[in-house]
Amino acid sequence: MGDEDWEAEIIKPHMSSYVPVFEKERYSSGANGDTFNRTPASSSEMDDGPSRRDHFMRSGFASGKSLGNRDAGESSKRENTSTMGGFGVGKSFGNRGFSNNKFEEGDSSGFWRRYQDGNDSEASGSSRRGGRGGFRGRRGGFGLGSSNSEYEQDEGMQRAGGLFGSRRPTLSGAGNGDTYQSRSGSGSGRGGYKGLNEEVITGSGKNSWKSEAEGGESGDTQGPKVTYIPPPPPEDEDSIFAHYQTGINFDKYDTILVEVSGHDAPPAILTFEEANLCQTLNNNIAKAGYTKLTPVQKYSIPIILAGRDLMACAQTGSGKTAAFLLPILAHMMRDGITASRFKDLQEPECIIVAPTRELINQIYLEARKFSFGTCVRAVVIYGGTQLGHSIRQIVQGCNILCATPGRLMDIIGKEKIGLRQVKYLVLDEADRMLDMGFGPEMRKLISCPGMPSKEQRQTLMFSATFPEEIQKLAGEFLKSDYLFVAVGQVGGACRDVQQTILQVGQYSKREKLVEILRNIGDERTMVFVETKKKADFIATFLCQEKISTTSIHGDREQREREQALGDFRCGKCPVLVATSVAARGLDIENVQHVINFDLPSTIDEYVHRIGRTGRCGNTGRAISFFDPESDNHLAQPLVKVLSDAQQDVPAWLEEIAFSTYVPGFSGSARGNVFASVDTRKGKNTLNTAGFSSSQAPNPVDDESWD
Ligand SMILES: Nc1ncnc2c1ncn2[C@@H]1O[C@H](COP(=O)(O)OP(=O)(O)OP(=O)(O)O)[C@@H](O)[C@H]1O
Repeated sequence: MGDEDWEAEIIKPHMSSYVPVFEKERYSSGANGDTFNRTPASSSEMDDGPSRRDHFMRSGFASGKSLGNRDAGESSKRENTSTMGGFGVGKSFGNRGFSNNKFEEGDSSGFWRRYQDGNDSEASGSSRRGGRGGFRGRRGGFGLGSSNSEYEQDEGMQRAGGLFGSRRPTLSGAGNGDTYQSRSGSGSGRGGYKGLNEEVITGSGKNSWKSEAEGGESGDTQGPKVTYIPPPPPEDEDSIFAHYQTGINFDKYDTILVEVSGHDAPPAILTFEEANLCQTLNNNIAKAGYTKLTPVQKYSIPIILAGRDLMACAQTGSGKTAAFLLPILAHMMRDGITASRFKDLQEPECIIVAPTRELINQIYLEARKFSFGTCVRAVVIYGGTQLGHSIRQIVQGCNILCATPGRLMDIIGKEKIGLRQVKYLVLDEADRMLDMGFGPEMRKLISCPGMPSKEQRQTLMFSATFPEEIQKLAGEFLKSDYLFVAVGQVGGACRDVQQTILQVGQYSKREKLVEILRNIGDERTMVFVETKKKADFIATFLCQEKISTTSIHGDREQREREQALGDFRCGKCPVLVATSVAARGLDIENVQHVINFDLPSTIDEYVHRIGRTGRCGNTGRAISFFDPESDNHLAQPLVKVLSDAQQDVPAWLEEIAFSTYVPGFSGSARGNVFASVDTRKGKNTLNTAGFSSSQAPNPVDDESWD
């Protein structure tokens, strides 16, 4: 993992009024009349909350895939789904018409070269670790002031103290003359930059469970003050229950094979009625537009209602959030939870953690929706916002605490949250929460004083991917008799996403991107790139090409991240350039395309990224640029993912996959499989030699998550 996690919220100075270059352009260029079209429905959606829109399936996007020999019978769902052989199960691998771009290595405009140069220099260890010199540097001079009120103190200030001690003054970042200059650069703010393999520094000794915030509290008043207070969530019922339509393939979910392993699994339910939920919950489910359970809900809800620990793996966009929220809420209602009152120390019954701020906020909104009209109060806290605001939300009452790990540990360290009453601990994107980045923090969480032991609490883990080695780590958190639910192939891509892999050399990528985006028109598209800097660069470039674009990545202020997401959601900016910070969990209506401008370094990440489209039975399209200079290691797992999802596999990709094939390869520091079954069953037979995110740091992932 790269400089993920804590960095953005710890030492990023507040910068409220900045308008990124590309947005300025958009607003001031007056070019909106031509290719800068805005989606007409968008502004009203923004003003009035998301509207229920017809999900029109564009003709070119019909996947046209046959589900082949999937058995639709309920009875067969408990059979082992081990149908993943070597390459090309049930597929032929002809090259079916994908364009095969040739490299145009010579295509490097001055613009691009300058970027490349900048990129190179940042990649060098010293500049990376030294606080992001180079062209960054707009953030000098930010608030070193201290706060009087404990509630006013921002997390960055507290956490950036002694324990993150390598803060440096503003480095060289004068630069800024370039049009592509990153607004997110961080002269002083990014001192103490956590380099690629640096661990998050945490406390030690007897207070090691406490947050690093404590170090800062003890006197270091250096650092920026995060003052951002996110807007309150909508109060009106229509907005709370706003949802998008399920797609034409929703019913096909029923044909996906499901495997439950572990002892004494309760039987699946087929309808919401069978779950026997209370009337208020049923009303909320109806208002949310849910009429039918998805497979992961059919199996997980009874398991959770039975009090069992669960590790559940189901494809992206298939309703995992409701699969844990509904039974937890049902239990809380059954147990007669009383409205939590204003108290200085709150003791939530449920803690939900997720790796990114936007995702945890989304989960919170779902919790709020399903708990509507009950006395259960959900609260969300995440980094990049004013710590005092988080505390104020909590002290008003908190039954379900949705949190990113960094903010959670800070709040626990401040003794605003007690853990004694925790009955449910949910790790969403659990493989991510347990890997090298967040794993240590999660371990700290479960060993915090007061946290009930795993025997005393119910622990639930959900993800679309679950590498073997992470499953093994999960045992530390789960009771030994936990159940494992696998919907379809663990780690497999959603079949409603039509996947296309194009061979594109790095110097041809921009041109190809523009060509594709021009063909796409106004349809909502997420463009994934590998680094924060590149996200800024590509977003700027697209705006110069008069394609209305915004960006989200870990160097942007939280306010800007939320604004970007809002602009994308409502269609104001139909193109969102993103780093891996947006790869997981985000459920955005009507995302019709995902473009991997850069392929990620792991196949799991690929599966999550393309899962931003094709959600909830809707169809979507993913186009990935495969650069043989850098992506060959992905050829093999890509072939596997494509063939398992019954997608066309380009012949050239197959060739690369075979030429790089390592027989019997079953592991390395990078992990070994992308798709496995319940590891308790012993060595799985489904290995490919793919790479999973697993434990290994991603060598180029410089994203901030938490
Ligand atoms: N039973 C259902 N009926 C209709 N819509 C549903 C149902 N369950 C979930 N949804 C909707 O499907 C969408 C995707 O759900 P959700 O975000 O929970 O997926 P997920 O499996 O967690 O995806 P990811 O792996 O990307 O995190 C959401 O908009 C959600 O409201």
